[in-house]
Formats: sequence, structure tokens, C-alpha cells
Amino acid sequence: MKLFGKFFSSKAETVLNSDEIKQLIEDTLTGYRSDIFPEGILPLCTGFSLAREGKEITVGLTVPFPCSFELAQVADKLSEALQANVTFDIQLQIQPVRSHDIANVGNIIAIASGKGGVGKSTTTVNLAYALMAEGAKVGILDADIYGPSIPTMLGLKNEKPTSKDGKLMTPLDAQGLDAMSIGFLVPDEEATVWRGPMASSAFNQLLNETDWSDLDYLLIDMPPGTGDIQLTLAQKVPVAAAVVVTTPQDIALADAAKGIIMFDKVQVPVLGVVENMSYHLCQHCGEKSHLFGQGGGEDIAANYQTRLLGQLPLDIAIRQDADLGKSEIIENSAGEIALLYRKIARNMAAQLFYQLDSRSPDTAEIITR
Ligand SMILES: Nc1ncnc2c1ncn2[C@@H]1O[C@H](COP(=O)(O)OP(=O)(O)OP(=O)(O)O)[C@@H](O)[C@H]1O
Repeated sequence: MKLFGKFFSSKAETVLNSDEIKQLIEDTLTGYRSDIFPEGILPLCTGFSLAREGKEITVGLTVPFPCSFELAQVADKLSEALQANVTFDIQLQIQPVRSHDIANVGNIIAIASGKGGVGKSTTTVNLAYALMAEGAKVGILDADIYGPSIPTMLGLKNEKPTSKDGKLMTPLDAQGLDAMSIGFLVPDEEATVWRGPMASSAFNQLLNETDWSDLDYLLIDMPPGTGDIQLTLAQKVPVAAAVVVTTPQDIALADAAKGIIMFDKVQVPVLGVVENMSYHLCQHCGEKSHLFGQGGGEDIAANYQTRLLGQLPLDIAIRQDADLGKSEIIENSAGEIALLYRKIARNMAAQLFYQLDSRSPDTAEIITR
């Protein structure tokens, strides 16, 4: 992926030699700090190269998780500092953190909620597109056998997967996302009467008999709740980690806590909590109102030793897009909401790396202790 930096100012030109340019780039990449780069960018890069042709400078970087938005900003900053067009040529080297035998799938991340209706499926779809916008290859698997909403949310209702070899199903393409759901295969009313084992075997088939393209992440939209079916899925699917979606209401938070405890029980690390419908911004005066309470996501993250990955507003555009089979990331990629989802997606991918990837300085510390 190429990220092109831009420079606008007409500062008096200082001509730097190649060594000075290299030093300035290295210093910038080492000194940069943000939530996802607490110790700088360069120490995490497994590759770094520099090519220069007059005012065109290309920096080759190999990074361990998707983070295009932040790197594009760094490219702008460097272009300005060097008064040149700095292009980042990014190679993503995302490593599967848990071994499994599902072909062409890297890391499987379960998106769960203790309670129904908190916006788990909407969040899953938007996070999938957000990860894609950050540079990753992503798929989405709807595990909500009893109430699959992913086909509608991706604008693929009534579509059916095909098969090239009569064995594996080709996932549907949702503007670049691989998508699979029981909703593509059987009418909604049919699956609702399936008993637990049948639902679980249907899910296994969806996971194992889909011809996924080469995915960095497969997001699983889990059925809501923490009952037997969720526990079985969390145990049987080689999930690398989970994310719990909640709203700030007490009842949703209590159920989100049950979700965290459930994953803990089956030793699936929880990357963090996403607080959906956190606040509402008045369209007229811009005032923020916390309709369902405040601080709950932060409290739950602190009480259960995880982190708040981000907060999303209650917003009519999110609901309208979800109901119309669209996504804010695709519809309005530079909009405030799209940027919020992208920040959460970067946090999620970075947490997966820092907590579980053997290349991360944090895991190395844990391993040597
Ligand atoms: N941040 C938001 N702002 C406005 N509407 C939202 C937001 N998030 C979700 N919604 C809307 O809330 C409703 C429920 O969302 P969704 O189906 O994603 O919930 P869910 O937790 O997956 O439910 P279930 O698991 O019970 O199927 C949908 O109509 C969706 O458009």
C-alpha cells in the first residue's frame, strides 16, 4: 500500500544531504508517539528502506499491524519537514497469533456482546471495513445462526454463495470484504428452529467449508449472550482474541462483564471493550449528551483488567447505513464517525499484536520472565 505525503508551505528551502534526510526520517519514526505506538514506530518495523530521486522520497516500511491513517499523517509531517513528496510504501506483516487449520485465514477475532441489541453486528461490519481502510484483508463470518443480520447490513440479502469445485463455498464479496452467513444459505425461519448441536455444526461448516481469500483477520459476529451456544463457539473455534461490545446502561454492562468472564473461562484473551451508543451529539448546538449514562465502559475495562478500545455515538447515520446495507466507512470515509471506527480498529489490531504476537516487545517480556 502506498501513502503519499503532501507539503503545502513555501518555507525557505534548506537543502539536506542524503544522510541528513535519513537521520530526520529515522528520528521522526523513532520519536513518534500515540496510543498504538507508545514506543515509536521504527522499533516495530521489521524492514526500513529509503530511495530518493530529487524531490521524490520513498520510504519502505514493514509494519506488524494495519495503521494507514496514522502513517499517512506521518508522511505529511515528513513531507513538510523535508519540503519533498514523501511516499510510504507499506508492507503489512500480520502474523497469526494462534495456530489453526482454517485455510487462508490469519487471526480470528470474535466480536461479542453479553446482551442483544447493543449494536454488535453494526460494530462488527464497521470495524471490518475500518480494518480494511487501514490496509488489512478482512472477512466477516456471521455466527448468529438464529438471527443473522449481516446479509442485510452488507446489502447482500437474497444473495447466494457459489462454489468453484463443488466442495468449498466462495464467500460473497461485500465491496472487498469476504462475507459468509447462514442467512445466505437457508431462509431465516428455518434456522430459528435448529437445536444447539445443529446450529453449531452449521457454523462449523460455514467456517471450514468456505474458500476464504487470503485474510489477515476474520471477524466473527457472535450470537448475543453468554449461554451454551456462545460458550461452545468460544471453545471450539480457534479464536485468537475477543472484543466485547456494550452500551453504557447498567444492564448491558453487567452482561458485558459476563461476556468477559466467559472468554476468560475458555482462555480467549479479551482485547478490550467498545462502548456503543455512548453519547449523542446535538445536530444543532453540538452538545454531547450521555443518554444511557457515562463512564461505564471505562469502569468495566478497569474492573476486568482490559481496556476501552473506543466509544461510538448514537447516530442516525450509523442506523440508516446499517438498515440500508451500507457502512459509514465506505459512505463517508473522511467523516467523523468513519474516523472513530478506524481508530478503534487500529487499537484492536495493535492490542492483538502487543498482547499476543511473539514479535511484540511486550510478549517477549512476558515470555522471558
Ligand atoms: N451507534 C449507533 N447509533 C445508532 N444506531 C445504532 C448504533 N449501533 C447500532 N444501531 C442500531 O441499533 C439496532 C441494533 O443493532 P445491531 O443489530 O447491530 O445489534 P446487535 O447487538 O447485533 O443485536 P443482536 O445481537 O440482538 O442481533 C440496529 O437498528 C442498528 O442500526
